[in-house]
Amino acid sequence: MSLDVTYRSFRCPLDRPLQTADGTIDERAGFLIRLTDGTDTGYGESTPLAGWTESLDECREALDDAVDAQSNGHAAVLDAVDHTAADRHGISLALADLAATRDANPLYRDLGALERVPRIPVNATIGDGDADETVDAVDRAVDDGFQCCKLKVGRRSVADDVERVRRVRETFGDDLDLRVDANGAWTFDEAERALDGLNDLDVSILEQPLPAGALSGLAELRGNGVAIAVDEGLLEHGVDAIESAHAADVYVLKPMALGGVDVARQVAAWVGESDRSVIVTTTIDAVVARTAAVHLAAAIPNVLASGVATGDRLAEDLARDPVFIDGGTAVIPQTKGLGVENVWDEP
Ligand SMILES: O=C(O)CCC(=O)c1ccccc1C(=O)O
Ligand SMILES: [Mg+2]
Repeated sequence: MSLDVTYRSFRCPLDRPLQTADGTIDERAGFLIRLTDGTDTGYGESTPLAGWTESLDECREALDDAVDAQSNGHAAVLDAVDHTAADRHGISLALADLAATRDANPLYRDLGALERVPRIPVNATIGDGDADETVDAVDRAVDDGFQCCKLKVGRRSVADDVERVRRVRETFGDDLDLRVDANGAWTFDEAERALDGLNDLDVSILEQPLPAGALSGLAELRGNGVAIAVDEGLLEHGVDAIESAHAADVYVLKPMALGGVDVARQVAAWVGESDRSVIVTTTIDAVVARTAAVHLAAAIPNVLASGVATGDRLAEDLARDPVFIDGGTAVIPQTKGLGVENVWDEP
C-alpha cells in the first residue's frame, strides 16, 4: 500500500494567553500532517513548544525527511521523526487516525479502551494572574460547569499564591476540586511552606513544585496531605527513575512532549502497574492534537480529570471542535478515527 505524506504549517494566536511560572503562552504554531494510503486519510499535528519539545525549525526539517521517506513505508516515515517529539506525535497520530478510520473505530478504541466511553472528566486551566483575575477566571469556569480547577502558581511569592488559593476556596466553597501547578518554580523550602498552606485549603494535587531535575525533593514532599504530580520531571527522568525514587503520586502525560499518544498510552500502562494515577493534558494544541489527547484520556482506565479543555483559549483553530465540553466533562467523539472534519481546508 503506497503512502502519501503531506504537511502544511499553521499559526494560532491565543485570545486568552496562558500565564505560567515558565512564561506566557500567547501563540501556538505548528504543522498539520496528512497521510493517505490511496483509500483512507489520517491527520496528525506537530505543535512544538519551547522548553518542552524541539524547535519549529527542527520539526520542519524532520517532517521534510519524513516526506522523503514516504516511498519506503510506514516504519521509515516514523523513523525519520523519531528524534523530534512533536513530529513523532504528529506522524504517529496520522498513522493511528488512518488505521482507526480504515477499521471504522473511534481512535480511543484503537488505543485500547475495552468498552464505549461516553465522557471523561476535565479540569479548567486557570492562569497565573493576580488574586482578582484568578477569582474571575474560576468564576467563569464554575459558571461553565467545571468542578475541578488547576491554578497556575509560582510567579509571585508563596504567601501571595497561598492567598490566591484562599480567595478561591473562600469564594467558591469546599466542593470545588483545586489543584495547583508551579511549573518547577519553587525551591524545596518554598515548596514546603506552600504545602502547609495548600493542605489547609484542601488542594488535592500539587504539580511539579520543584524543577524537573529534583527527584529526591519530590519524594520528600509526598505524604503531606497533597498528592504530588510530576510533569516536566517525567520527560527528564522517565517512569522507572521516578518510581525508584518514589517521587510521584500522579503522572501528568503530555502526548505532544512524550512523542505521541501511542507512547503516552504505554507510559499510562506502566504507571497503572505501580498504582499511580494519570492526568492527560494538552500543550494548548490545535484541534487535531487536542482531540487526540481526549481520545488518549478516554483509553486510560480511571483517568483523573484531565487538562484537555484548552480549546477556548485559541482565537482561531484548524477546524470545528468535535469535542463538547459540558459540565466538567469532555464528550468523547464516537465517529471513526479522530472525528475532526474538514481540517485540511484553510480555516
Ligand atoms: O493541564 C492543564 O490544565 C492544561 C495544560 C497546561 O497546564 C500546560 C500547557 C502548556 C504547557 C505546560 C502546561 C503544564 O501543565 O505545565
Ligand atoms: Mg504542568
